[in-house]
Amino acid sequence: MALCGAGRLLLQHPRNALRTFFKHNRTFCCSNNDPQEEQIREKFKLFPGGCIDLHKQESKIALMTINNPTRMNAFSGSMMLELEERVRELETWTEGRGLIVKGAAGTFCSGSDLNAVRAISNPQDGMKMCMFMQRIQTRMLRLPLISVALIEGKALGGGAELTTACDFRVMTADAVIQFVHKNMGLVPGWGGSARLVRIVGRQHALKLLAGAKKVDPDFGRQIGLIDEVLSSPQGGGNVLVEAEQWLSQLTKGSAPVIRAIKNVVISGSELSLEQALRTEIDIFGTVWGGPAHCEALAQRTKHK
Ligand SMILES: CC[C@@H](C(=O)O)C(=O)SCCNC(=O)CCNC(=O)[C@H](O)C(C)(C)COP(=O)(O)OP(=O)(O)OC[C@H]1O[C@@H](n2cnc3c(N)ncnc32)[C@H](O)[C@@H]1OP(=O)(O)O
Repeated sequence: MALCGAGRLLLQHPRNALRTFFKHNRTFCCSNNDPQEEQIREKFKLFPGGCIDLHKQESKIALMTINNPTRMNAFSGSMMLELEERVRELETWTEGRGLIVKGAAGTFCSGSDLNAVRAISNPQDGMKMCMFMQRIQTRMLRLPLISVALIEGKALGGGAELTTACDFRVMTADAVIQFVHKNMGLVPGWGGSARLVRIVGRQHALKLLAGAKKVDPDFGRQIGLIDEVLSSPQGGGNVLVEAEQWLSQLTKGSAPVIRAIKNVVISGSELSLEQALRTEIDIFGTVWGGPAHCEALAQRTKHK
């Protein structure tokens, strides 16, 4: 088999491609010994309240719940620290296939806890909080899991940004996503600006940000921000069941293959063509001849 330049390069230096990809990744892996990060972590601890629950289910779909209902699931300082811990847990969950991110008590998330925000409104602390949350949400989007934000009620400000840190978004008929940052004299800082442009394109992103426009399910579908509108009502017991059924269409089959698919899509969307091609071959090499491949070859596979 004649190998293209990239393939030949890869065979000569097989780990360069993955090293390239994960080096690219590492810029966002939290640097625990960064004094700046330690400082903001200590400050976050001054603002307790709520929690980030994580349930790794038998189905290998994890359920992450933003849980601070008395504050419409706003992120307290301690919840920002817990989000980091949960993402780290998911990064090492090797048999995982999917992730659903939802809010408690029938609403998604109303962004930062404004009480905490008022106390860290100086530029230095604001930047550190922003960098911290941006890094965590970038790592979340890069998890080798297929992720979906289940949006009920309100997803406002940083909560709207959090929806874009998932691969997909599904919402109940009465839910609203709103990037309220402009009304706060801000721009999104948790990575929501960069991700929104890549999801809906430049002009729709401008409308949502400069207009602080409320996104209902119909408009969300129209601009490609929303992937499914659930028939179950907000707070209804079936909302989660429906979201899991929706996600299961993408997470059936071999976990290593699903994780490899997510990884090739990440590298294809984030790296240069040359690097992405090298990474693709390297990831291909992790599933070629693997259990799922051998099982498929042993059967007369007919694709429906
Ligand atoms: C990078 C972005 C990031 C940042 O800049 O750090 C941000 O996200 S800034 C925050 C952006 N979010 C908001 O501005 C949302 C503010 N909240 C609301 O607009 C409304 O509360 C609501 C979410 C639309 C819900 O309204 P409603 O149904 O009328 O309920 P209440 O307003 O009575 O809220 C119930 C309860 O929850 C408290 N709450 C709600 N959101 C927050 C929040 N972000 N921070 C702290 N507390 C919040 C609200 O104060 C009520 O508490 P009590 O008054 O004690 O009952």
